[in-house]
Amino acid sequence: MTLLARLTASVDAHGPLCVGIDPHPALLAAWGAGADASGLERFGRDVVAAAAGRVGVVKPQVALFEALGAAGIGALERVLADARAAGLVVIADAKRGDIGSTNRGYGAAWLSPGSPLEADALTVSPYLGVGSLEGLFAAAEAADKGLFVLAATSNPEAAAVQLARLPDGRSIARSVADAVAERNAATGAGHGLVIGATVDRAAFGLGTGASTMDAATPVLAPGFGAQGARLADLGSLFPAGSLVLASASRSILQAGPDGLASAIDAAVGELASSRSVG
Ligand SMILES: O=C(O)c1cc(=O)[nH]c(=O)n1[C@@H]1O[C@H](COP(=O)(O)O)[C@@H](O)[C@H]1O
Repeated sequence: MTLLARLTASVDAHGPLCVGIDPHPALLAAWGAGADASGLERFGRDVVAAAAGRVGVVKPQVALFEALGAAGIGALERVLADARAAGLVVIADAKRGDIGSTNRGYGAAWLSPGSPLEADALTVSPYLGVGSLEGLFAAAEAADKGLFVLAATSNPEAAAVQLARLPDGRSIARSVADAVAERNAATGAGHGLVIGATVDRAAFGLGTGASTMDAATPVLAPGFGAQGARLADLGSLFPAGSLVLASASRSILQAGPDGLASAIDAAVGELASSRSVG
């Protein structure tokens, strides 16, 4: 099954919530989990266990595992194995992107079937040029996986680069979105875009009616909760008919291991009411 089909089925079954797995040191302390690899592993595996059956998609934040070196990566491998076994769609949030020959290494690590770090999708940065991602696009397509390409990110500093204009008048963000839509049209793949929920999409040329805001190009939308966007506003933030994954990490994880399942249920409920009124 293609990633697009899996995401569509997952959103139909569970709604659009993507639960972030971000083991920040402060959260580990609040959970009573150690700041070492076994604490990260416990945290990540508890989140997967609570997410399974409640949502369809999880997004481990690779940086926070990488912080511990090899031991942290080992913990991440076991979290990924749990998530795969639970049938969750896993977006590895590693924001990779380098020159083409180097990207092949990233593709082998994150998108090759059987790799210990295998995920269903990978976040990537196109700011070495979308063309530099060719090997990653190809690796994903060969395995029915996908890339989520940063277009308009949720952080305020992003505008300086992503709102800059090309000679043809398009924003850089818009040109990235167009390149991904062209790739999907040419290959039938379902690569996605990262568009922050905090972003004024119209300013980036990514407003309602844009060709990329349809169900063929999934959108990963972080920025809910801790960064200020409200899950209840999903229906007004993104057009009906778009395939948007509403991603939240700290706002859910702060519920702690005992409150996690109800926090996920509450977030799923908020999104459901948002879509029904949106
Ligand atoms: O690719 C991402 O997921 C991402 C893109 C973006 O534009 N903004 C953004 O916050 N993220 C990630 O989404 C998560 C947001 O975490 P919370 O703010 O705690 O919900 C972090 O793991 C970020 O690295």
